[in-house]
Amino acid sequence: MPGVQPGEQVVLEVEDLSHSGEGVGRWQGRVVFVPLAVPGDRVRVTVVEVKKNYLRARLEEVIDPGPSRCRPECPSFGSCGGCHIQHLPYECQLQYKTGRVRNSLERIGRLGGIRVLPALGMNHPWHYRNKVRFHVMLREGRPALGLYAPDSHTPGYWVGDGTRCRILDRELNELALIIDHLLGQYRDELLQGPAPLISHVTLRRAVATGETMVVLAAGGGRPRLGKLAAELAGTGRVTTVVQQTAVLPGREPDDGRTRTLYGRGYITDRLGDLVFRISAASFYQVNPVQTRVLYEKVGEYAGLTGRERVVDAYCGVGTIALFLARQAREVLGMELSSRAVADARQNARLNGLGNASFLQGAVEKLLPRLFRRDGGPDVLVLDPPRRGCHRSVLETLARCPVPRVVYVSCDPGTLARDLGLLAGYGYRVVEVQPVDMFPQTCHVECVSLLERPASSG
Ligand SMILES: C[S@@+](CC[C@H](N)C(=O)[O-])C[C@H]1O[C@@H](n2cnc3c(N)ncnc32)[C@H](O)[C@@H]1O
Repeated sequence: MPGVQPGEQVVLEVEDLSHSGEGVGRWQGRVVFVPLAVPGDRVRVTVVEVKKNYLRARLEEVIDPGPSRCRPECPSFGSCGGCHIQHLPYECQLQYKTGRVRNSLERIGRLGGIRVLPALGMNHPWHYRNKVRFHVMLREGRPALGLYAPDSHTPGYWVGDGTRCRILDRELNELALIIDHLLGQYRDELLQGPAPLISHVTLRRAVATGETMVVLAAGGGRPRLGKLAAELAGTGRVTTVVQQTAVLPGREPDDGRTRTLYGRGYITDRLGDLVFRISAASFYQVNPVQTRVLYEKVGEYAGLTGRERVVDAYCGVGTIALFLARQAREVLGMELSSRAVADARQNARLNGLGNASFLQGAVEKLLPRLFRRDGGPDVLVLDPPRRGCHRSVLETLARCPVPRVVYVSCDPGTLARDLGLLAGYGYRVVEVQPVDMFPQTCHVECVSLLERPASSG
């Protein structure tokens, strides 16, 4: 654009919110992304990045606030990267998420006119998270717990400052303070040269039972970590402490790369009348209240009568599989993580559900094999990670039609891509239900029902 340079200040009206929760305005015909702005705001911004088709800008002043702007609950909002839309009232957050899902289906999946139901929200959208992963960073020469600032690898929130995270479970907030204090107390032992020995600390709480897990990510230093684990055990607040020895940024601890420092190495939670063992390396939904809502919707869409054969692909510790097993003839779970599969098998035993079994491996390998050997299921549940299904999984479903598919997704973009492909293979997208598993953030979970008429494709 002629003239516009980083550092220049402009005034604009914010019209929309982007998929990552940034305000979207226009200036001289070009889109401008403004973090922390909301629709209806008239703002003064500084341009920080100039691209061919858009600009990025920093909010300097809200000249006239939009009608939907509200005061964020947390004093760290804006500097901490954990929440994105605390400055929007919860009703508006839900509307935004419903719109975001519809928009992704239309734009990415080319699926116009799909029935997208209003997002199902929480009565109390605070302190819902049963899990947090803190970075251990140096602060005044000692290791300290914190979270990154938005879009950066620099600290945006320090546990030690005493601000309780508004979306984290209250007990985990208190435990985080204790651990931060211990990191300071053992500062010399917990440094490895100039860097912290521990790179991350993950806290997980089984909210129904109160059992709590601490995962310390550190390549080595077992005796020193053992001492820390003993201190944590002494607080009476911790059920188990696990060391994660291989640190993969942004990933769950890897199978085989964890060792137990204290306790049994897992925690046990209850969802409804089912119990679940969860190991450090296993995926588990982070919002227990909304997990019930999500799984009930999965059950409704599965429409089971007791005669069906169900496959739960990407099954984690077998939660959906076991919820459905009570209404199905048999359920088969498929999961890559061997720890999660071990948990799932144990969970089937714990709940006395002998009609559920589990296979370890990649869905893209296991599903075609199942179709070849035993034929397809009556109902298939897909709940892949954020990146969505491997293309070959969808191609398998093109060749081997399944009458009813329930697709659970935490990313509207990859969901839209995959539903678009399935629609091209003859599946009908009946309905999409967004569920707000992540209030105050831009993230949204969806459950979708697809049907494959026998004559189609
Ligand atoms: C979003 S989680 C869903 C877990 C479960 N349905 C639940 O509600 O707790 C996705 C799961 O897929 C697993 N996974 C990732 N890639 C996979 C693959 N290619 N094949 C099988 N499982 C995979 C992950 O380990 C994780 O447990």
